Amino acid sequence: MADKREKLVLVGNGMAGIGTIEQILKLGGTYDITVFGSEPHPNYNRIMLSYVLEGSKTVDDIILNDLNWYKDNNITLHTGMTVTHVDETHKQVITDSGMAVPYDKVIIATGSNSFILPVPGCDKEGVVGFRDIADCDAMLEAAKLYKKAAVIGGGLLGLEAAKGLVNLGMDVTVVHLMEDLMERQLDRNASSMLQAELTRQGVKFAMGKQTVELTGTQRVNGLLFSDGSELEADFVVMAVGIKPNIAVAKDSNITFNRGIIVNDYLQTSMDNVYSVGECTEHRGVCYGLVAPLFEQGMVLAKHLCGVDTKPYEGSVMSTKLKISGVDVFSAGEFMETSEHTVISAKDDWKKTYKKILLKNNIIVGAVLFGDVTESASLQKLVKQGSEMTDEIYAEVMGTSCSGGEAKKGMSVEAMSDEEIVCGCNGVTKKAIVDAVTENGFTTVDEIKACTGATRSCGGCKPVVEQILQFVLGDSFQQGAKQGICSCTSLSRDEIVAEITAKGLKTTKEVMNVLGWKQEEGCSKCRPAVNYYLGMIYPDTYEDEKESRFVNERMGANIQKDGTFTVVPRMYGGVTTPEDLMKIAEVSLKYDVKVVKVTGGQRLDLIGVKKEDVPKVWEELDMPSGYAYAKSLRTVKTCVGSQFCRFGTQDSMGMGALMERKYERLDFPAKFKMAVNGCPRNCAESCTKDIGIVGNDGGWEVFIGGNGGIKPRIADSFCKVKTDEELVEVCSAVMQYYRETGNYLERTSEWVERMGLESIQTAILENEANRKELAARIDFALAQVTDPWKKMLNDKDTRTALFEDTRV
Ligand SMILES: Cc1cc2nc3c(=O)[nH]c(=O)nc-3n(C[C@H](O)[C@H](O)[C@H](O)COP(=O)(O)OP(=O)(O)OC[C@H]3O[C@@H](n4cnc5c(N)ncnc54)[C@H](O)[C@@H]3O)c2cc1C
Ligand SMILES: NC(=O)c1ccc[n+]([C@@H]2O[C@H](COP(=O)([O-])OP(=O)(O)OC[C@H]3O[C@@H](n4cnc5c(N)ncnc54)[C@H](O)[C@@H]3O)[C@@H](O)[C@H]2O)c1
Ligand code: SF4
Ligand code: FES
Repeated sequence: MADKREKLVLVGNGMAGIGTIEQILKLGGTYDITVFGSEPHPNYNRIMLSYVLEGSKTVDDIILNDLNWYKDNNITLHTGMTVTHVDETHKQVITDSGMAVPYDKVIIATGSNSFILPVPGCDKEGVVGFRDIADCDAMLEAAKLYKKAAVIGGGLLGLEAAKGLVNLGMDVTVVHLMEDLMERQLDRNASSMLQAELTRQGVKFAMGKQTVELTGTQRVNGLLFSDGSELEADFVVMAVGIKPNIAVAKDSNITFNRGIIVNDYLQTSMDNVYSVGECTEHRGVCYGLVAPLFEQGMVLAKHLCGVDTKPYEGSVMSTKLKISGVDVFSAGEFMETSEHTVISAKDDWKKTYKKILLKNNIIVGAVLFGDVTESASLQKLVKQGSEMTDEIYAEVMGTSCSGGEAKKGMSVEAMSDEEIVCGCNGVTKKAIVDAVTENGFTTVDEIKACTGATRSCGGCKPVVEQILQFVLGDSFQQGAKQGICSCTSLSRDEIVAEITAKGLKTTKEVMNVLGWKQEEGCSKCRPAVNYYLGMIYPDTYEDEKESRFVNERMGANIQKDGTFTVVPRMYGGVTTPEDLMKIAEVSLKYDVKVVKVTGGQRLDLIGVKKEDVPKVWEELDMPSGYAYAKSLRTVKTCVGSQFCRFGTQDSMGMGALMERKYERLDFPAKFKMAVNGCPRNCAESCTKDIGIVGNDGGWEVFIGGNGGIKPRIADSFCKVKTDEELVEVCSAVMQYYRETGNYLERTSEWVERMGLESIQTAILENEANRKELAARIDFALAQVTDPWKKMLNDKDTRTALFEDTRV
């Protein structure tokens, strides 16, 4: 029987288009849907590219609808295919490959392109925009090869790109045309506070500069400015705004201006052709943020499903910069004129700034810097066009003493069901209320897992909490503890306490007895519970390999081409000519692609074929360096008193001793150490979990350092006189971290959470406790064995993991 369903073709596989399709599916729309996307990926969260660049998310993490979603919903998806035009006469959508697909309705959601400044040299190698996964990959690759980056444009995108590149180790200068950063969202006060904070975080600025040329031969090597000055740069990111992508409209004879012109029901000038998203111009406005796009999508979905809907009347824009440690928020109007009444508070000591603009006593805009706790409330007030009252003033300016009574006009009760709470993910109040009432969810994490709200910038978290409070009443505790994942509402401390109190012995038992919502747990809780059990029962717990991350299961790091790395131990960074010869011979025999000296002073044999990994270990006959494990990685040492004329302590000897003593034991996260012979600190103790620095009278111990994505300089913990005292203090710190650290929490975060002083009190001021901790780690260390020795003698595991090429 012929399919009677109407044919709906979506041009553009981005957040606005797929957001609309999701709404249509929710409303029970019965279209036969075909989607075209120029990019080779399924729909992903473009917003989160800033986090991919920063390193805190992977491309897989940001996929919103995987290929199964399209299949499950009977949607035909054509990725890597660009639509050229809509043929109204034959009612067909035509692609660049010549495909013609019939339609009854079309949605054009082609988004924007990066605006590339048309200056000489803009097409040189090393010049990119920042818009999609391909751009992000180019930036990640460039950071490995080049050092000096220039980001042109000091708007939201430019600043997020700049911070991402700084995190990747580049020397980054933001080149901005105006005197104030983010001048489209912030006033001068907030801009200058923002610039000061970003400067502190390592970003450089060239303000008031107009780029007239990008210099270099084939590859860019610098920027020339209109005032004649220059800036050296071997990589340039253009972040000077976006251009709505109107190519399809242009070639189909659909009316456009800056964007594709639509009416209040998102209809274009061509019958049955609609447009949503950044490519659209509505009442003269083209939007560049996701919240308005979801609002448009909601109206269009209802219209296409024949559901009664209010027209789309435009959106109030609000923004939040997604850079950790920089809290900036802006909503609605932000520059005062003679028409505004201004409420403001600036605190130069706390480095906070708050400004609220009123027009005829209506709240029309707000800017926050440093403390954005009121951002969600202010966003709501601006959006609703609320009148300022004494109560609202007291609440948002922090002078309220009425215990929350004041929040009248700000209550979530007043929100309509269809109002979008999470602009980044298009989640309505109703979706959150349903998740609470239908699924029994009670925490923000559960709401996040179920609806996606709070998943991106996090700005909506306070409103989600208010909704939880509104629906759950007394049973919701503000700031209530969050479970370690959405499988449980138990915190790490509660799980550890229950394991001990109830004598639970396996992950399965923990999950059964403690009432996990998902019987098998998830990839977040399984490795965590496996670690806690091993920490509590070091002598009897049978490690559950299947609960570990893949690299730990394999005992080797898998690389992007499917090969592995082999990293033998070099205790304290010291090796011998004999070991080097062995490494050379094995590397040649097994065709190792690269032998790399690592930052941890050892050799990384990169590119070993999977089936060769056990043979390489067998022939090296060296202990594994645990480069893949949540365990002690390396102890970096300087030359020290054995050879260095400044050395006061034997750093190489102490480093080797430490590495031999603590190797192979599980920690909550990877653990790095350094030992220096004198305060010149050549082995960089300040960025290690434990850094040790020799001095004339003994040693100084530093803890909580980190040189990775979130760098932190280690805190001075104590000074000791003898080697024995040093070992005892290090043992106690490590065991205390093992016993109190959250799984995957580095010591840099642990020290911040626990407080340096409380760790000092527990270890330095309580000798009995220190000695007990040291004894407990010694007991745990006595149980560890060499996993590779075991693996090589276990033929079945070896074959299953490495030698069965079908795996
Ligand atoms: C790094 C970054 C961070 C951001 N952060 C935030 C943020 O924190 N908050 C916020 O609100 N917004 C943010 N944005 C903006 C936000 O991502 C966009 O507003 C949103 O993604 C636009 O959605 P869209 O679907 O309209 O367009 P797009 O996401 O651009 O999707 C359009 C898709 O259509 C495809 N396409 C184009 N032409 C054709 C054609 N002819 N045929 C087939 N396919 C075609 C494109 O390849 C693209 O995949 C950010 C943007 C970037 C780049
Ligand atoms: N956190 C967020 O909400 C977020 C993050 C990233 C991107 N985005 C969105 O992505 C889009 C693109 O962001 P954007 O920052 O490129 O756009 P933008 O238009 O907001 O900012 C561009 C900036 O570049 C500056 N500029 C223009 N010409 C210049 C020149 N010749 N030299 C130096 N500076 C110049 C402008 O003064 C402006 O501040 C926007 O719609 C933005 O809202 C949002
Ligand atoms: S830290 Fe001191 S002892 Fe060690 S190599 Fe440097 S100068 Fe020499
Ligand atoms: S508004 Fe950004 S995550 Fe919800």
